[in-house]
Amino acid sequence: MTARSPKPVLFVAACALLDADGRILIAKRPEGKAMAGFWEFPGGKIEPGETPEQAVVRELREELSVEPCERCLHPFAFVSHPYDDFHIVMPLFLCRTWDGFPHPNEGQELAWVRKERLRDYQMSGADVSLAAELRDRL
Ligand SMILES: Nc1nc2c([nH]c(=O)n2[C@H]2C[C@H](O)[C@@H](COP(=O)(O)OP(=O)(O)OP(=O)(O)O)O2)c(=O)[nH]1
Ligand SMILES: [Mg+2]
Repeated sequence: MTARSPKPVLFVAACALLDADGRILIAKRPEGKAMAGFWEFPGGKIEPGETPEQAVVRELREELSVEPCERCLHPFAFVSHPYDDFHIVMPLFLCRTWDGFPHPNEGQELAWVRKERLRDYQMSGADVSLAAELRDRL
């Protein structure tokens, strides 16, 4: 029998919005939040009773005033990554269609980035492999 992980497991859902030129929207985590200064895919923690898709729709609305339709969210990859104090499990969805214009509602810096340039932006440990997957498979 294997020992249980002493760290909490955090379920997060994130989304890569893709524009017509194939650029990806990333956001810089603002001061005061965990992992401030790191670039990420917009999203957040999955609340009890929510599907990952519902969490993405809610988070994009809260963080960016963007409305993706749930069926426009395409599962792309997931990570299961150990941080020092928790373990994150995070699916990444792709979305090419949404209503609204992304607005940084939490003071976060936003950037539309070509997949080849993602490595120029410092991302958190869990996101590095997702950025590589986007580079290789998009
Ligand atoms: N949204 C998002 N979170 C990520 C990514 N990579 C990564 O390690 N994380 C971590 C950072 C946080 O510890 C956690 C998600 O938290 P969050 O701060 O976005 O959650 P939230 O939007 O629900 O924010 P809050 O209400 O708790 O402040 O997952 C990513 O690409 N996107
Ligand atoms: Mg968030």
